[in-house]
Amino acid sequence: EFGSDSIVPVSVAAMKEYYKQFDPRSYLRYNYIPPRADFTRTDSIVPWKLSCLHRAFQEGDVHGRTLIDIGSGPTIYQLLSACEHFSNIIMTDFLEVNRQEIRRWLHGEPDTFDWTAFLQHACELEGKGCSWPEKAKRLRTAIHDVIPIDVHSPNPLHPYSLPELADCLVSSFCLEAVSPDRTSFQKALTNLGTLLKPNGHFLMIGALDESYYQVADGVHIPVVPVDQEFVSATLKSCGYEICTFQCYTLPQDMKVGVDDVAGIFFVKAKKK
Ligand SMILES: Nc1ncnc2c1ncn2[C@@H]1O[C@@H](CSCCNC[C@@H]2Cc3ccc([N+](=O)[O-])cc3CN2)[C@@H](O)[C@H]1O
Repeated sequence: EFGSDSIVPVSVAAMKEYYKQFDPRSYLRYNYIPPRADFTRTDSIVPWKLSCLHRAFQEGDVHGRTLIDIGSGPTIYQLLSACEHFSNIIMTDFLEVNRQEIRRWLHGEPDTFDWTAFLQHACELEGKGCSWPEKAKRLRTAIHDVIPIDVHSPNPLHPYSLPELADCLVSSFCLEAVSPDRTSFQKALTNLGTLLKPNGHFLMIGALDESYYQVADGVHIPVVPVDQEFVSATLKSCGYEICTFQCYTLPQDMKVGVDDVAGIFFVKAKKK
């Protein structure tokens, strides 16, 4: 007997049905304002994520021309460090509403989400005295495309054909939130591997032990709970070596009722 709010996804098709209810503005409101995005707190989630990404690129071994952001959603923060090291960034998402949200920000349209504090924080991390408008301009210049993706397809970007494989993949909170089970998570990771050059890097951020999240008022999407052991083992079984694996445990006041996330992981992996 399942609890009233437990959700039992049965297939990839069922997950795609759930995503028809995804509301970008609600999603941004739930996850990208304080306390989860509070730059005055060292224990807030977004500053932790931005510092992981900053460090990953600062090590100097992640570089090249093409970077693909997998399942971008309606957010751009995940590329604030990447845009200093890659000139050809391709953003992707399953939903047109999310691709549209990103395009509106890229075109500087009014009434888009305010990423200023995120841009300012990234400039502070880099310590090169750049201003947030300069950072925004650099990010907009590096993002060359916003295209559809389905990680459950053996050819995830079909019908778009990549002129060259990516030197780096970035993905934030996608695989665990779009896969009905762990087998499907692993298969999606295998599909994504076809987009990445050998010796290319995969920088993944994800939720630990999450079983659902809210995408609009009263609409919950199921998530396959994953932990460090499963994510590491799956990356290794897909031909990656783990360079870095970092975990963040949510303080009680970061649990704001929009999901049951226990922690966040950041993994930097290299494709053999
Ligand atoms: N088949 C598919 N292939 C590729 N992308 C797909 C597919 N289906 C849906 N998508 C696309 O992937 C989705 C990515 S957003 C998924 C949200 N993940 C869970 C959410 C995130 C989050 C954020 C921040 C924090 N925090 O603590 O700060 C916690 C959490 C935990 N809850 C969405 O853009 C959808 O449009």
